[in-house]
Amino acid sequence: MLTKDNKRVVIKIGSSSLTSLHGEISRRKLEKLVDEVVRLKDDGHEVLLVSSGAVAAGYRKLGCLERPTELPEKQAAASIGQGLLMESYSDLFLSHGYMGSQILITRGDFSDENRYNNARNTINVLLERGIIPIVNENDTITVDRLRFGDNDTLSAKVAALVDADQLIILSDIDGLYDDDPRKNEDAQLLEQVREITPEIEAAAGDPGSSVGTGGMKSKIDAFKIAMASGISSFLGKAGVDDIVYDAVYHNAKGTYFESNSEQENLDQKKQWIAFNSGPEGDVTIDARAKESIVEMKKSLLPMNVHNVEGSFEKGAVVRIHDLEGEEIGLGVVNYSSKEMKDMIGLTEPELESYEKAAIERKDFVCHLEVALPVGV
Ligand SMILES: Nc1ncnc2c1ncn2[C@@H]1O[C@H](COP(=O)(O)OP(=O)(O)O)[C@@H](O)[C@H]1O
Ligand SMILES: N[C@@H](CCC(=O)OP(=O)(O)O)C(=O)O
Repeated sequence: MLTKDNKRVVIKIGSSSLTSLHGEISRRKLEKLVDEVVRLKDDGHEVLLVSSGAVAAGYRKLGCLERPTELPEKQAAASIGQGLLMESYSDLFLSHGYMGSQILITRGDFSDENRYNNARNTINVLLERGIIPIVNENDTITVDRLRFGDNDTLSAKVAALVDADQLIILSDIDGLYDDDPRKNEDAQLLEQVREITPEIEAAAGDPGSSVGTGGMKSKIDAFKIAMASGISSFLGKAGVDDIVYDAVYHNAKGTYFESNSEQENLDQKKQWIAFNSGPEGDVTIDARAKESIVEMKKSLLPMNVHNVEGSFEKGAVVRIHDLEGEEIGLGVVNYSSKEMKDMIGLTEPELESYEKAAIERKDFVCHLEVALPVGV
């Protein structure tokens, strides 16, 4: 059981921070990370690692001279590298008296609400029993269009899943700068970020190394997810002495992202709708319905459904648009697409058989209330 001084911390470490220049896993870098995790565990914190490095650790053993770009080769490399990575983590944690466990996740595991809840229950058991779950994307079997693709957003989704207190992302740079430091040598480190502004988004560039995949853009998406879920985050440079340990105690150099306390944090159900569900259709509503659902926080009634596109069942998540086509949010439908198409244009007496709202307000996430990263 956590005391009030102990935190549940999710730490994400990228490929470039775990491997040597030749792309092999660097035992020294792993040892350094493990030592810090062990200190946090000794202090009573719960720690979950999201570790990249499977492809980077495996591609040379597959016989490739450079990190492969074709999906089947990347997947084959991950199949070799993931095992090596876990072996090293397990040995190192065991030598300190701690147990690591492997969790491989695909996007499909999170878009299905039952599997999402199941993952939470499993990880909670591990954390509560003192184990250190080590999460990576299940690279070997995931087809391209169903991939998270980068572990930055995966780490934020995992942090939200387990209701973490802090997300620490380690990279090859010592924090977020107000401009891409590779292009602007006068770029300044931002020590505290309370809101991801359009300027911050514009300043975030692609990956800095040949082994990384996410770049600063995917890290910004990750911090948005964490902020909307009420989780504080930190971005700092992997390998700096005590960086992880100090970040937990707010003593490390880097960028701290604090969630906006005035903004309502998404509950678990809304987090799933917003970040994981994968919308299956589109519903258009008129101006009065928009005012009612967005400003008056009412449910969407069957009489306000203007148009329906796609094929979905009751319980699916859909995008909701206004008459101008602007997406205003995401919501869970109480009817199938066929039933919703049938209700369009019916009079009030004819709609009486539809007793439930089309979308309950509690199952609606409004883009005005939470700035959602697009398409993650
Ligand atoms: N605004 C920015 N602030 C900091 N780094 C940035 C920014 N824009 C682009 N970058 C680049 O993003 C890189 C970090 O992303 P990435 O290479 O994916 O790291 P990792 O492999 O650690 O996940 C940095 O090395 C830096 O060159
Ligand atoms: N899942 C992949 C890593 C994907 C990824 O996001 O890598 P990185 O940009 O280094 O954090 C792997 O283990 O190789």
